Amino acid sequence: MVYGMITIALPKGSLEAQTLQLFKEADLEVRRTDRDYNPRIDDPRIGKVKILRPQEIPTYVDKGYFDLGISGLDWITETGSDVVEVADLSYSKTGEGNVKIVVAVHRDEPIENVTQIRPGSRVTTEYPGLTKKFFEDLKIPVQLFHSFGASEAKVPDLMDVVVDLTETGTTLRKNGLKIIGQIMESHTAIIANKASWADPEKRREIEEIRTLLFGVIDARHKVLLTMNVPTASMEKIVAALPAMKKPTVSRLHGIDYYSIQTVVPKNSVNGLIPKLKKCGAEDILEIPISKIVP
Ligand SMILES: Nc1ncnc2c1ncn2[C@@H]1O[C@H](COP(=O)(O)OP(=O)(O)OP(=O)(O)O)[C@@H](O)[C@H]1O
Ligand SMILES: O=P(O)(O)OC[C@H]1O[C@H](OP(=O)(O)OP(=O)(O)O)[C@H](O)[C@@H]1O
Ligand SMILES: [Mg+2]
Repeated sequence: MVYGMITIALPKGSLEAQTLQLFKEADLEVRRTDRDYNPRIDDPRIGKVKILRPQEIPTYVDKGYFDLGISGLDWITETGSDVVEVADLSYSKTGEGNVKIVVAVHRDEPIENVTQIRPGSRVTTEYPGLTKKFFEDLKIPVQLFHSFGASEAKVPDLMDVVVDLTETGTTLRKNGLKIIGQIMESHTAIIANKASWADPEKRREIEEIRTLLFGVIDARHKVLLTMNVPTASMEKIVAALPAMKKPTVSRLHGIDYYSIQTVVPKNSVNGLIPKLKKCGAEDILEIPISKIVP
């Protein structure tokens, strides 16, 4: 099979650790030494790999410098990049799920929502595009100040309002700020250049890489359980198993036992194992799963 050698831009910073871990678990390990921004992935489908700031990745993918990139929806929107969102990945800096781009002021401000922001207020943000449009839509003229980080530190003594990303809310809270509005939710995304996505060979490779990454994400919350069960206990055991999919059952040779294996949610397994034991299951094995591809 002829491969098109996909080029990929991976994010430095908040998304870096989770992204590199995901690729490693997908057997697409990003091989790099510290400070090396040109790593490699030993897979025949993948060519050039670069580590870049996520703020820049959507633009480079849009312009065709890379076939694929991983960044946040906030930076895809802020840069107005015209890319294909190949998949929504479920991780952020410290965990899973979405992050929010919010509007915040000091907690002592007598303001409870964005419509009460005074005209001419000084607004600090890493997202000038999103923020400008937000206040234009509100018809509140404000003074925009581009921030290069630590935005929450600037309110109230340097700035009146901050527009910034929040995941856990810790930074806002520790700096005495309160949220009075939300501009958007953001999630981590795999994005593709439109021409690459339209190219049949590159499309196939992109979808194969997506399948491998999702195989890991889907497997993270599940485990494989196997056990030996006396025939007399079969119905009780099968009734105790989650109905996700019918378990695989095979007869053991020479004794009146069955072997059962099934995939169960990881967060249920510590409650399930004692229950299965009580129903007569023996030799219960809990086996981690690397990938699940439905
Ligand atoms: N907790 C988080 N903080 C910041 N960005 C996050 C977080 N979780 C996910 N992201 C996503 O990561 C991208 C921001 O990456 P970036 O590395 O610039 O964040 P950062 O925290 O400012 O990084 P750094 O710590 O290097 O300043 C955005 O697309 C954002 O949606
Ligand atoms: O809601 P939280 O879980 O507190 O996370 C959100 C904070 O984390 C990031 O800051 P970062 O640590 O990157 O510092 P920076 O603002 O200087 O980039 C982001 O810019 C927010 O400030
Ligand atoms: Mg930052």
